[in-house]
Amino acid sequence: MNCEVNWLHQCCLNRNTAASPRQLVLKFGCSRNQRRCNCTTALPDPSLADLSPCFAVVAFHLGPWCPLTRMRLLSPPTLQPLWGWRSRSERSPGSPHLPPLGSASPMELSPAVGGRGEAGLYSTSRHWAELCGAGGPAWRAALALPCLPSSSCFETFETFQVPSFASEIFVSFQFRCFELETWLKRNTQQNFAQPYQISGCTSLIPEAKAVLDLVDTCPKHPKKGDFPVIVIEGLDATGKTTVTQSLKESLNAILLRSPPACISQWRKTFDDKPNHIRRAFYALGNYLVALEIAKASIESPVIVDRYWHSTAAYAIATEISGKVQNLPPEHHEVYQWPEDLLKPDLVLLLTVSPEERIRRLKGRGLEKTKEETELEANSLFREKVEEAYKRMENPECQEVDANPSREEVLKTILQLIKNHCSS
Ligand SMILES: Nc1ncnc2c1ncn2[C@@H]1O[C@H](COP(=O)(O)OP(=O)(O)OP(=O)(O)O)[C@@H](O)[C@H]1O
Ligand SMILES: Nc1ccn([C@@H]2O[C@H](COP(=O)(O)O)[C@@H](O)[C@H]2O)c(=O)n1
Repeated sequence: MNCEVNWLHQCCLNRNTAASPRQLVLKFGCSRNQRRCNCTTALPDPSLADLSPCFAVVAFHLGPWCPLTRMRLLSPPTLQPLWGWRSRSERSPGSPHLPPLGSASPMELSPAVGGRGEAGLYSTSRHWAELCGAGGPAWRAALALPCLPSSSCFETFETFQVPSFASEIFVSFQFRCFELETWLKRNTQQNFAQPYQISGCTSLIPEAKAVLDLVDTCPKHPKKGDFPVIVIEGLDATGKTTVTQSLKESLNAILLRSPPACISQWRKTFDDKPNHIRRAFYALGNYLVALEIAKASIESPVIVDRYWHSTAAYAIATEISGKVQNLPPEHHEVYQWPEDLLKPDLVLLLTVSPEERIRRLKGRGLEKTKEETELEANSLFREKVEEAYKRMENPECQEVDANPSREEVLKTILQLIKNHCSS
């Protein structure tokens, strides 16, 4: 199937942003299998086993080699102190960088409570691995579990006791700590060298089939025509729509956007899915818009509103928790353009000051998406997206100061296009 390339890139992003390749497998295998295999028997509400976008944080009391004895879900206002772990004896024998219970900063918590649950689960699983590695008599730990965002699931969990569920989840966590990859391969026949494929979730997300049917019709490596292809990138409200429209008129160009119109009807559906599925959808959108670019660039210049750099920059910023410094180093594989995706001639990154961006967001007055709300609230996330954009390579993003007036920004961009594409 043609779309496998997409999942390879999807996987590549995850693999490279993870601390080690083994942890990629851990995250990919576990977050899916965990929900479906380990949690279905345990969770009273079967829909909790579905691919749901948010995670709840649960507290565990357990011995190092015995099943869980008790599990309690805390309601959202009390989630904050749970991030981290401590020994029952209140000693802290593990890694010093793990925050003790009660000292988590809101930033570290945001992956777990802010809807970016995949990241929450992943970083917690790393904490867990270190915790088990540290050994010791008895431990209390915090862990993110998939959950529905409705309040009813919190109530359902409040009194939930774990005996039947305990050994299973405990076993899986021990494997996580030690040889999870090997164990999963042996016991589930899963080949983790294979990328995650959206076809695996068509029964859960019927729209996935329609998307895949479209991809099946794609030629594999579409070639660009002779006219220049210019991509406009940037955070929301930096002026992409405004400037792409003006460029279209000034250059008599064809204006395209990623994801393309042919899949935009499913965008809302995938926006509500967990990050890795949502991202897969956008990755796919880039390959579909590449076909449109190939055709259009035979006839006239092409302007593209967002393309691969958007998918990669947002994905990297979502996967990496904490500071901007935690991003993979410059020239890392995650910042490279996918080999099999049609390359544009020029990528321009619009940047505006945070104050100007907020002014524009307010002026625009549209309903905000979940991600836009996150971007507005979380300046660190915004910084990470922008920094990831700036680290992209081959083609790199050329930064454009988009703070000035519409006319001035357009003039600057036209000049850049002239300089870059006139040869
Ligand atoms: N140079 C500019 N100066 C002042 N206002 C601007 C400028 N460019 C765009 N705007 C205004 O800012 C708002 C956001 O612009 P626009 O919709 O073009 O951004 P965008 O990057 O396409 O956003 P999104 O990614 O969320 O679709 C709009 O109200 C637009 O009219
Ligand atoms: N090629 C793309 C395009 C978009 N995204 C994701 O969608 C978000 C918002 O896009 P807007 O068109 O509404 O500005 C964006 O923040 C990305 O998360 C993407 O991943 N790849």
